[in-house]
Amino acid sequence: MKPILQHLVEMTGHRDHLRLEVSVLSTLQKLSGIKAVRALELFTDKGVAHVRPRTWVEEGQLVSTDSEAAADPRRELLEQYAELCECVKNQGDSALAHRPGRHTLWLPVWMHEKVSTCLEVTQSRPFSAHKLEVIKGVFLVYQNYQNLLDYSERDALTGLFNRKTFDEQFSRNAASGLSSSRPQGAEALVNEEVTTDSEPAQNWLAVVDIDHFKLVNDRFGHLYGDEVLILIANILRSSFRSHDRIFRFGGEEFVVLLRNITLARAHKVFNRFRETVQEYDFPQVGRVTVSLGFVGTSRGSPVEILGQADQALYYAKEHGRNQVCFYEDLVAAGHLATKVANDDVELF
Ligand SMILES: Nc1nc2c(ncn2[C@@H]2O[C@H](COP(=O)(O)OP(=O)(O)OP(=O)(O)O)[C@@H](O)[C@H]2O)c(=O)[nH]1
Repeated sequence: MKPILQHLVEMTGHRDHLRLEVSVLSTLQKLSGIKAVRALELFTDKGVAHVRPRTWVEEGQLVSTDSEAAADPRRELLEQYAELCECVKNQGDSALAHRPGRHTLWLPVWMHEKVSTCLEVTQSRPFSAHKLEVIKGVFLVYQNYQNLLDYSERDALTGLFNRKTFDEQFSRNAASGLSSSRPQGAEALVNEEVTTDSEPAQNWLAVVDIDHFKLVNDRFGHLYGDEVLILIANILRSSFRSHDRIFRFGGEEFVVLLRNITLARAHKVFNRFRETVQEYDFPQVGRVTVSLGFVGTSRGSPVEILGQADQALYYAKEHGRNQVCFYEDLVAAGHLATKVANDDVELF
């Protein structure tokens, strides 16, 4: 076995949450006497706390899923994990369960007083004090590193993912034909997207821009402008599912990556978000609206996809604002010309 320090070095070499998760589990799995390791995802569905395995060992290999948690058939109620449930309620840092021949340790990963991930380590004998100390040491390095990674990926004002994260995730995933961050190399990833509609589901990229935001700053000052940005970020967070991705792209511009839904639903979801903003009473400022342009992500390079969503957004801006425009509709109607790809342009 490699010295534990070597594992820690490898673990902290990752710049991706899921790979880091796989790496910490692989480190823990190699400790003597460990029977099983898993990373559990904790989430609420209709107000009820659930848990589902996100990374686990299958035929000796660590595999992960990035499917939507709420639709995962492996999901269970958190209350079925009595000790873990109690620990989460008390914001505890670990929980132990002893069953005949099966001793389980849970280590919730706390971030900003919230927990969405928990490591689970199982062995047949009770954990010795020394073993617990080693596991918790590895876990703390992992948790600190997860927090650092998270901090570097986010925009300080809104807490959304920043432009750098978009560039890294979107260009990488588009290059590999995939749609979200996932580990590569020896570890496999189980992809279990399902759709019940007859129309094919796919991924969509939208660029969202606040209308006349300069006026908000000019009339009410930058502090109120900042508050509008924070509140719109909150509306964005509550308008999309947990496995969609939202980025603050620049000043008053946001990007949404909507995963695995039909065109009709994408229209619906984007318009619902636009209407929520339109109806929101922003303190002091009153009413604010947003424009949105979107396009499918299955064709074209990241630069082209982003450019097309931008073209649709600017069409929305030039034709009345406070609306959602779909790039392909605009092209089909002759409102936009498709741009010839310019491979020399490198935005990422
Ligand atoms: N308060 C605040 N304002 C910002 C921030 N980043 C960019 N802005 C402002 O956002 C405004 C963007 O204005 P414009 O690009 O002219 O567009 P607009 O007024 O929104 O008009 P349209 O997009 O055409 O509807 C500028 O006034 C920027 O100063 C920020 O972090 N906080």
